Amino acid sequence: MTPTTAQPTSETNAVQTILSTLTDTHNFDPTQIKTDAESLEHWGKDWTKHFAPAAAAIVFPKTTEQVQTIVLLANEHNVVLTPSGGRTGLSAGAVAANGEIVVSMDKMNQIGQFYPADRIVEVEAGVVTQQLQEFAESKDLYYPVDFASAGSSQIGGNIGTNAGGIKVIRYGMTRQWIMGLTVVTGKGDILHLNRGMVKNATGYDLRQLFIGSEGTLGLVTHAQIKLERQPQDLNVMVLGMDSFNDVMNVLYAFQAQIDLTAFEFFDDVAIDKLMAHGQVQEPFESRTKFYTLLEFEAPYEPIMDKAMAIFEHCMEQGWVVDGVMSQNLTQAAELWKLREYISETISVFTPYKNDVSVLISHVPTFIEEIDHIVSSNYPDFEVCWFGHIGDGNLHLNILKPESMSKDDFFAECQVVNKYVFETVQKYGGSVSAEHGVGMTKKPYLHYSRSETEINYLRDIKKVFDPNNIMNRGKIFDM
Ligand SMILES: O=C(O)CC[C@@H](O)C(=O)O
Ligand SMILES: [Zn+2]
Repeated sequence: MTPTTAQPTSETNAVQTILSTLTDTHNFDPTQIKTDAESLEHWGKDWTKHFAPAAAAIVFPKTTEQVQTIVLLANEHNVVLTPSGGRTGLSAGAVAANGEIVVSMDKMNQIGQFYPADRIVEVEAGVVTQQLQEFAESKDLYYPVDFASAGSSQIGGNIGTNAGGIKVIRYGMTRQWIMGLTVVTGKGDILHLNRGMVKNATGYDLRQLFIGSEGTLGLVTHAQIKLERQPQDLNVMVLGMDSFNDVMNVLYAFQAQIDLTAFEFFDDVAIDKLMAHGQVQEPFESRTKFYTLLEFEAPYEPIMDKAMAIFEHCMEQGWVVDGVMSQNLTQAAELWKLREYISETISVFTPYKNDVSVLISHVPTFIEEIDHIVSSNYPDFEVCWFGHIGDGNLHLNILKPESMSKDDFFAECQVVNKYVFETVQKYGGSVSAEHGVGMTKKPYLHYSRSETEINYLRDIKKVFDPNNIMNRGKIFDM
């Protein structure tokens, strides 16, 4: 645990000057600034458990112009800003650990104009993912980026991390759905990027730079989001297998013939913890080593016939030991809980998290090597595997033994990181597939990005944020 650092007086003074300028000169009302201990703790951190929050203040702008005012003052007084959305991130991208002013988008949560012919809706950055999903539904449309934290994550944060989730295999990451952005750069300029257009061949697309930049270039205040037609007649299957190779065989078999909307996997440790938690039902009478959850649209009889034929083929081959299929949407939702509840269920074990990806073609050998590293280095730790295997994205969670201190546990896990990330590097993979870099993966960025490439990233940051006031210390150090 990083200790809370006391603020040097000059920094404290600078923060105080900014706060009083916001109220005295720029009409920020009392609800727009918080400095009480409880708020500093609440808005100063995300779901990451490694760092202690130490924010200096929280501000809640209501407009893009107010965000601009905050950024200009932060530049003038050399105070660092930490952008804050729903704070559901797992890489400490939204943790204010060094006396930063947190800029929360909680008061910019309105859904704006809807353009039916374009299937685009304008939203403020603080709109919650589920709020957007429900809006889309009210227009008989669909916002397909989905994950367990959709009830609290905000669109601005999703954009900052290019969030993925459980439907990427079919619909891609957040990037695919962002048609335009309004941003305030670290310099304090307001930019309207792409403005919703499908076709716009006018040079560099700066919108793409802001997506996934974790608030290090500026703050996103508005976004134009594309919506999709609603999926029809979704069916969910949960299948049990005894080996990882069988998981892959089943993926190839289904993908060859059916457009899957999800292909997720988890292991027996995950099932064990889920059952102990008691919120979901055991899918089969006997446990298997691995489970996959796959989902597909079947609006026509022949698709369902095809799915059943593939399932039977997988059983005949001995790849699948047991299986269950939803008969209606309620059952489908119940089956989804088996996958969606894992992260929260295991959070009580203070897991050490990895979120890695490689090409799907490399997954079988990659996982074999990682499994070897993990079982030889962590003989006494419980290891839980799950993830978006259809995207080549694996979540590897090492669970802390109850008797061990958090510091000792994380220190021990960090020793093994080297071997895990060397393997990721060997396969040309990513040390952070969908959770971002933040502070937790910053020391390991060079396993996925060359030093030359990181220097280009630094140069880009200098253009947008010359004084390094935007989310300083996240992704890389300057
Ligand atoms: O907790 C994790 O490691 C992953 C969280 C999330 O990305 C998921 O896929 O459930
Ligand atoms: Zn995930």
